[in-house]
Amino acid sequence: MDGTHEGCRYTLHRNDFAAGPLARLWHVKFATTGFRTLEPIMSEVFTIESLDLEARGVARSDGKVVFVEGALPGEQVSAHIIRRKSSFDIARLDQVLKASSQRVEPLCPNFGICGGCSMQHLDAAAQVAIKQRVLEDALAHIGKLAPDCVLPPLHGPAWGYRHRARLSVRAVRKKGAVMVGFRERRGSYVTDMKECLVLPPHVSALLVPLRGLIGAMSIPDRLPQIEVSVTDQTTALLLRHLEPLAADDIVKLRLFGEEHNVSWWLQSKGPETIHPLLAEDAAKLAYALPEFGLRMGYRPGDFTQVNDAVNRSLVSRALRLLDVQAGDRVADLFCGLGNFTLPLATRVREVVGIEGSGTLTARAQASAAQHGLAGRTRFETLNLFAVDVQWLRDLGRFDRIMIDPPREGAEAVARALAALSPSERPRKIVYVSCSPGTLARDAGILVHEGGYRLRGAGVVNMFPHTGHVESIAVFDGG
Ligand SMILES: C[S@@+](CC[C@H](N)C(=O)[O-])C[C@H]1O[C@@H](n2cnc3c(N)ncnc32)[C@H](O)[C@@H]1O
Ligand code: SF4
Repeated sequence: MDGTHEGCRYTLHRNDFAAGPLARLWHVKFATTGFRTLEPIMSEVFTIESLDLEARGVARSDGKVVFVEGALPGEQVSAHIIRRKSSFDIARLDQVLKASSQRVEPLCPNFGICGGCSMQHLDAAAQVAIKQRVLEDALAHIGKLAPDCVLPPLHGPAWGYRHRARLSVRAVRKKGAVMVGFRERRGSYVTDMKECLVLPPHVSALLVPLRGLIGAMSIPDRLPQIEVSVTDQTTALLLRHLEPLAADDIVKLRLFGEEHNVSWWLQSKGPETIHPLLAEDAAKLAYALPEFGLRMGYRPGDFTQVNDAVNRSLVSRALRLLDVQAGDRVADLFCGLGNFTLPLATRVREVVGIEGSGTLTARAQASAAQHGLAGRTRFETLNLFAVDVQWLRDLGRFDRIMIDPPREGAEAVARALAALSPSERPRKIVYVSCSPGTLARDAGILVHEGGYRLRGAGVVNMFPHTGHVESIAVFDGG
């Protein structure tokens, strides 16, 4: 749907309703603005033109942009302003007056309170369409370009997909209550959640037992976080503790681990302090890439892709788009644990994996050796935000380049690639991104300054029901 056009047709000035039944609705709700002062909340009617990435409906009122929480494009809603800024206002939905055909009933009882999901009230296909539109808009407005073709979205399961999650823990001593879950959408409280539909069901079922466990420990208010890592064979829980645990706490953790079939890991300070509670759990954690006959060993706290099923499709698609050939020499930049490096090494002559974290490159190297791929892989630890064309030339010519940076993108890498002469360029570049804005910026550099061609771009539905946009793009070097 073209939001601007739809918006123009539907936009009604709120005063248009002044005399009708939809006249500014004075709600029975009252807001406390001082000790005893009660102010009526004034609802206004808005027509929603589009959706932002926090899944807020975007409307206009007297020329000012208003973000309406809980409203969808094409809807007429009544809402009240909760925050006024100089260039925009934020409003909260009171009533849907004319619903979008894409509105669905959110499945999770915590939706609206929990900050984990923002789009459950929107049909799943429409969520993906919106993300695709965000990607295309970013490429057009920031990168000043359009892909030759829009790649079909990559899908996986819409529920139970979060194989890695950081759960917050909050113990309220006075109330004797413990919350374990995601933070609330507004503010910093932990959601009072007893289930979560995007966590694998067996992890969701641990939320209530975990409350009991934390509450029974000696320092419940010094245990701020539990990081969950799930593989097809094991579930690891990494407990952050700000003070030493008592001997009795260790016993409780062991018993909980046995009863619920989870392995505990502990972290007292920085990432270097992460260790398994039981030594025999040290080597258990590994995710599978069955299409390539690989099991990638890792530890809680390492970067792994959140959605295991989508990651498998993503790796396969990246290799297809790179069109790898047996004799190729390939670079995998921001390689992490070797999620793309090792699959590539099963298909090509040589892969050079480069990454900023020495812990991850060491882990990737060990995985390569374990799979008999050491002879085809080489890893380097390097800050890829500070590289130039000379660095790239010194690495020797690559036939294909894989790039998978963090949110900040890969500007220095893009500039180095753009400065290569046509004969030095890789034939294909595949860029996986978690930020459409930085992808669009880097794509602009590759295309406008480097002469590459953006053959295709599409979304990867890695995080259903959230505003995160993961995407993949493929460039031809000539
Ligand atoms: C989105 S992850 C991708 C990891 C890997 N390709 C995968 O699929 O699991 C981005 C990676 O970039 C690394 N990274 C972040 N900043 C970096 C930098 N300045 N230089 C090099 N690597 C960096 C992170 O450690 C992380 O492993
Ligand atoms: S993250 Fe979990 S608990 Fe929160 S809204 Fe999503 S499904 Fe519900």
